[in-house]
Amino acid sequence: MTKVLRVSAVDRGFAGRQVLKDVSFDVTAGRMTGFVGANGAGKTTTMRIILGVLAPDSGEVTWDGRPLTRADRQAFGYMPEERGLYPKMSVREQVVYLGRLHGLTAAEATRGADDLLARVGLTDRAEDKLETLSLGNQQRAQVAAALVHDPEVLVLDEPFSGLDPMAIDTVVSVLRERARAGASVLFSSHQLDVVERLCDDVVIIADGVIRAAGEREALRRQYARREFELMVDSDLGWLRDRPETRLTDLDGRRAIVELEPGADDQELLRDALARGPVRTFRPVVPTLAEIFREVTTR
Ligand SMILES: Nc1ncnc2c1ncn2[C@@H]1O[C@H](COP(=O)(O)OP(=O)(O)OP(=O)(O)O)[C@@H](O)[C@H]1O
Repeated sequence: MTKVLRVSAVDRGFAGRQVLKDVSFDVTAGRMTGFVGANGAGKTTTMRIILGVLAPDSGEVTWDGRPLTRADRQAFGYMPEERGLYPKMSVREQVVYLGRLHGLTAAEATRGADDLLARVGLTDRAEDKLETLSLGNQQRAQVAAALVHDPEVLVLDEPFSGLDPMAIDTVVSVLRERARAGASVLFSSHQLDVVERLCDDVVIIADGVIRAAGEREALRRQYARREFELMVDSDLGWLRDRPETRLTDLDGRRAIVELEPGADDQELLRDALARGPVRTFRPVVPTLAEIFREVTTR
């Protein structure tokens, strides 16, 4: 059976203000779960509760069907919001050190560190002190540090913030590889384009409430309107007068139309074909940013 990290009905407040309200979602082994929300929505608080740094007021976090133990949590790979590597240590030293803390032998930790530093493009900086690295390179070192012991569960708070597009791709490929090998990966981000590219599952939080959660593609289908893109060789002005059809966008030979519930999309296609060749006819799938806007503003 696939293992699941499950956040169940978690509530948490600070000084009488509730910041997490009945938060529930799953992080499934072998999948990348993107956790998205605006500043202050509750992502870090949720991750801290998963990691056991904070206790929930009520609710629980389970792993493979049972409450998380301290040993489970110690085996997790994590990247806290406040980061926390040692500025005076060399990059290599600290990744090896963290590997040793997680029970690797010196040889395993060294091999793991060298491997990861190569993957994230830091081999040339391995002997330099962390404090001499740019913020983006420090971030890459953080990723290596979180992964060195090959954890089964990864909890990463904003692992892409401050990374340039090339570095994002590098980190994305390392994380994907871990997920493919069976790890459960939960990462928060406010970069919706990155989450869209990377995640299998999405959890959207706003004001401490989960607004949508599930498989990315299922959410896209769920939030799809009956919108279609149509491209033809001649002017599409006739769409203005077509019944059951609302024009969202018209640019000569290309249009986005929304059909009323029950209206037949194939009939629209036939109408278009009757007027000449049709070059494109496809449903418009909402982007994660559109879904995010819809669920967080309602
Ligand atoms: N220790 C604390 N004491 C009081 N309030 C807190 C504490 N930690 C978090 N909060 C509040 O809880 C809310 C959620 O914060 P949290 O850091 O979880 O959000 P976030 O989604 O991670 O935001 P960001 O993207 O800005 O990091 C915020 O309103 C924050 O001010």
